[in-house]
Amino acid sequence: MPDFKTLDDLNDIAGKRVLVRVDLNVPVKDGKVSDTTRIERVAPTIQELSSKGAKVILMAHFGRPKGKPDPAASLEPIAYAVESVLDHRVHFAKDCIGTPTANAINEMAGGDILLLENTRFHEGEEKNDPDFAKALAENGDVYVNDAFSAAHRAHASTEGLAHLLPAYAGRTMQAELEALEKGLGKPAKPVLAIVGGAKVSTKIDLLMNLVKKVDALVIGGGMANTFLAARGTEVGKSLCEHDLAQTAKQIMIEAAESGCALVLPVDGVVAREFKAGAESETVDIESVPSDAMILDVGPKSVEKVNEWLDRADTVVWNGPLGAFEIEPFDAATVAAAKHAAHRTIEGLLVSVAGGGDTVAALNHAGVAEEFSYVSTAGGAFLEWMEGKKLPGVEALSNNR
Ligand SMILES: Nc1ncnc2c1ncn2[C@@H]1O[C@H](COP(=O)(O)OP(=O)(O)O)[C@@H](O)[C@H]1O
Ligand SMILES: O=C(OP(=O)(O)O)[C@H](O)COP(=O)(O)O
Repeated sequence: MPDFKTLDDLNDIAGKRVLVRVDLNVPVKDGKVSDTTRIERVAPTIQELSSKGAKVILMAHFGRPKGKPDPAASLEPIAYAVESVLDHRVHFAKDCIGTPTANAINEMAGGDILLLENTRFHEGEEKNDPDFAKALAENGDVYVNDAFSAAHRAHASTEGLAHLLPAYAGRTMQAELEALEKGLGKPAKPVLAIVGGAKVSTKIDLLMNLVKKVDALVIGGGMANTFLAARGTEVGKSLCEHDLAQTAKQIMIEAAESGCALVLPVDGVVAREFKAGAESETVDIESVPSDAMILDVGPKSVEKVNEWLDRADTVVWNGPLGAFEIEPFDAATVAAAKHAAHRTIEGLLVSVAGGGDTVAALNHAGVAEEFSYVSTAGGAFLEWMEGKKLPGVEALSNNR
């Protein structure tokens, strides 16, 4: 376990300004938070600090607004969901730095909770700019990082701040690392990884190391399309990062050299539109029409995934196999999740899954409770699995 200070080391905080980094990058459907797991997981830290009389100032990001304000990425609607989970008033500040925000903080009473607007509305956040980190630090006496799922980002609010203020790990940060160490510190082999989802460019690189650590890697979701295209399969209008073809090819070579079976879809569910009720059909993966999108892996592919789940003793899963938010493109994710859950209940599989949307997908399938462990983190959890040091965790450890 990393050697960092926790809330147990944080005393006499009544009236103190505690800057708490949380991950509120939650799934939203039709303007409403559709899965509150990440909020529920950070609630204990917020409640503990508030009940001890601290002024609790929440910092978070939402989406990828590219360093400038974007109303579509505002955290204001999320504040209501946080309020509802905590059953405690949550105030909102329209910027994460600046004089109006400092004034709002000065007016807080001990125990109050204030959520600051998206830190990624400032370029300095993702650049980990020292001046921006300093501006954030001016609003606090103490820093608590409870955003394990963003700990793989060396950003001002996840890394920089830990060097400027006395820094502590929140309860979720602590619990996630303990649970992952317990469940996956020495994973029972064979180990199967399932990686899907849509964050292709930010996750593809980590597959290079992951194939050296696992016995088989199933690639589904949007991630699969980049691999399919790289080997020359027509993917039509599917989500696909053609400029990453070389990386995908390299990963396929690395997998073969490491003895890791790389499992790609053999069929897909395709549609011309991504909306509820859109006409869809199942096709062989080599017959995707040029004007269609692959929005889920097909039933034959699910059979293959389930066969691999039957062979595995441990599965680690990040990223849904399809665009599960809209039926029928949830079918493969739901079927594989149910199969993994069933084998877990039978005591035949250790199943660890993570990621904001992955957790939502498991909840949608009704099996999140049956998995051995469900992490709030996707990319961070996979990077931890790779054996990488997470900047957000490292910075806390260096603050000891
Ligand atoms: N074939 C696909 N085409 C487009 N989007 C997809 C496809 N498969 C999965 N997705 C999308 O991937 C998203 C989740 O990806 P990602 O953010 O990487 O997962 P997580 O949040 O669990 O880490 C979901 O919104 C889902 O709709
Ligand atoms: O949702 C997140 O990661 P995840 O999709 O890997 O679970 C985190 O909030 C990090 O977001 P980012 O990948 O935009 O840096």
